[in-house]
Amino acid sequence: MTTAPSPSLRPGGPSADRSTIVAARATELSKIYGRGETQVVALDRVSVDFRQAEFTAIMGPSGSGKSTLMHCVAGLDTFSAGSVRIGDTELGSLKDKQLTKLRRDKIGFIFQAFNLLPTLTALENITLPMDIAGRKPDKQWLDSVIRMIGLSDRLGHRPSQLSGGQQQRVAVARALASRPEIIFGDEPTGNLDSRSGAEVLGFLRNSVRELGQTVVMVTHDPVAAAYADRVVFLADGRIVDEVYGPTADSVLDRMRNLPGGSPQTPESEARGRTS
Ligand SMILES: Nc1ncnc2c1ncn2[C@@H]1O[C@H](COP(=O)(O)OP(=O)(O)OP(=O)(O)O)[C@@H](O)[C@H]1O
Repeated sequence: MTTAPSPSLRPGGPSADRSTIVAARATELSKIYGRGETQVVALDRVSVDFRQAEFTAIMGPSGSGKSTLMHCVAGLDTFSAGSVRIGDTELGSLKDKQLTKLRRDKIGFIFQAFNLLPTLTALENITLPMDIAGRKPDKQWLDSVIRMIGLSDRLGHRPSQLSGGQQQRVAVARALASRPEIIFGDEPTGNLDSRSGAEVLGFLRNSVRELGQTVVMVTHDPVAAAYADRVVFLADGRIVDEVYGPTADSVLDRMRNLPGGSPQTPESEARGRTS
């Protein structure tokens, strides 16, 4: 499990100032797989806002629809009904090419696998998406991102010369570099040991606090979720709960009371694999 955030850095809870600008919004979003007897309702009329400069964690039992929600809101998957907005743009109205451009220009992704190119240096990996898009990075912004990831002395190293946590920090910097409207992370610390996980989560949180970035992260880990400003809980394809200023304990408590279940901690997952 990831190392807990230090209490002094925790967000202020329900009374803390929150942005009212919506970076992404799902309205009555449904996603149905298959039909007839094999039909699965993965999302059932989900409405949720992700506000600018807020760090949201999405949690819920296995199969509750977390990845589906993230993929639909991030324009990586189609939906069956409802609508999704990134900034002012309705995704449903976009053609494939426009959707690809929107993903490239407005959205950053961080996955469990770091997906860095082994032959490029850390810095080249960070600027690669913009190089491909033919865009020049905003130098001041890039400098702030690089200063924040704390890898200034390793920018010329290749991924194999960096630890797992450092590689994932490079991947986070790559997602941040183009200053996207919103960053989505799918279990971004799932492959890291607790110390490296804490480094990456601390860095993500700083990007929200110091740079005003918007971050949405799917996680199974209550300690990772405690780095967020807010946790949204899914069960059976619906949003069933929400908590601001989470702690690992408050998240665990809520998870225990969800339909379908207790959270998957690394320990319980390991038990599942071996039983
Ligand atoms: N391509 C697909 N075809 C059919 N059913 C699918 C497909 N993808 C997901 N599902 C189903 O949709 C539901 C939601 O899946 P989803 O992967 O979003 O859940 P999750 O909460 O992310 O799960 P986990 O925590 O195990 O990753 C599940 O019942 C799943 O089996």
